[in-house]
Amino acid sequence: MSLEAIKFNKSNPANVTVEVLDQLLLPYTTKYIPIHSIDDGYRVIKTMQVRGAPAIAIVGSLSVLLEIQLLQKESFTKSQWYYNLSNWNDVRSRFQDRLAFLLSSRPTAVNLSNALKEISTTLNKSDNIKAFDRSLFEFVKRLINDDLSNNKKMGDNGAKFLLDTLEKEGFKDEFAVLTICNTGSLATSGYGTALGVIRSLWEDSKTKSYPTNIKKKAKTTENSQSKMVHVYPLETRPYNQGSRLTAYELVQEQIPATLITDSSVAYRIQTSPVPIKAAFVGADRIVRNGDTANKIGTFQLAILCKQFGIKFFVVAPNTTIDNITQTGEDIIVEERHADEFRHVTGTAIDLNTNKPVLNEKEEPVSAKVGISPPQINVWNPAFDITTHAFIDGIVTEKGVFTKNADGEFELDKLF
Ligand SMILES: CSC[C@H]1O[C@H](OP(=O)(O)O)[C@H](O)[C@@H]1O
Repeated sequence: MSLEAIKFNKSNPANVTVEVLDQLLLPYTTKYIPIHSIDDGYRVIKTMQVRGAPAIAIVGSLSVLLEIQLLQKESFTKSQWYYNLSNWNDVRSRFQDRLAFLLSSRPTAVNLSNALKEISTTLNKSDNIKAFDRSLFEFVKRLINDDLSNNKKMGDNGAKFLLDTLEKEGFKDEFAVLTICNTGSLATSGYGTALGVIRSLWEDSKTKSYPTNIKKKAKTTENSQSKMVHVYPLETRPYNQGSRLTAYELVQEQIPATLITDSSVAYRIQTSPVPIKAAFVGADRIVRNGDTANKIGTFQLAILCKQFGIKFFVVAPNTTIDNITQTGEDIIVEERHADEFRHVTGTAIDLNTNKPVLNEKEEPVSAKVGISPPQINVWNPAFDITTHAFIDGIVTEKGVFTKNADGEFELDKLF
């Protein structure tokens, strides 16, 4: 089982517990943080201890469930003053404010907004706190289960679509793929979106026994089918989801990969020992015409793919669809704090041994290093917008959507 970003213990539906993996400490430290309320949910999402559009929606929804269960514990209610528990309508009104607060944690990823809209509707329909608790428990359970099953479907849909496309083109060799940011088990309930496709491609490759030789120009013309033999994850500055998280998942599962800098993509495409045939990226928001908000760096990756004739796929479940917004021009792009760019946060490495510096408990020590003058202005958008002209396919659990003869996506089945 790949790494769990979220541990949800639902053995007692009336008293669930939630822990989330602190992704700021990966890859050297595996530490889980307990979540007890909406405040905790907001904090771990805002600080990006938990990140990834689907994971954000799941943790946000779980934090609402935890808060409603707190309001049924005398140990908590005897000291809280925010909710007037003698008046359900008042509780509901306060809860709507709390949902709006939670939504403000990260505005671009639509998954959280979609989930909180459903929770708000459930809240309005609930006659009392226990009814809301029960409905919310079922919603969150479904959200997690659907995310996991959808990721496996997307993985297989995307892998099959690429392999079939390559076969139609008569390509029967080994190939590599590119990916940016982290879209794996650390960004979802498991398996991942774009990284899920890569997992499915790797599972397919393992069924094809002909020799894999990445060092030399692959000689596999006698083979019946192409196979993915290597992954190039981009480090994904400035938060380094690629180098810290995706590389971690790939190493854990022994999927052959070479980490590359964001600035080396064109040169890597030009010099890769095996041809790079596709890029798979995640999404934080896909709008009606297919324009997609995703991690900063995605748009330029798409431009490079078009330049080199490499297929560019966005991989996302229906929970990432924004069926209201028409084009990418209307997507709000979150800007992160300048110091997240001026500083690099990681694990301290001993200059003599090249191993992690350990504290008195033998735990790796986190560290932050400055890499620019404190006074320099910084522009630090968390996302960019890839216009649909640069997207060859949108991989979903319902199949792979491609553009019509007019170069337009028809995504109505997803709305
Ligand atoms: C399946 S994760 C989708 C999306 O979320 C990531 O952003 P962040 O790490 O800032 O939460 C990245 O854009 C992924 O592609």
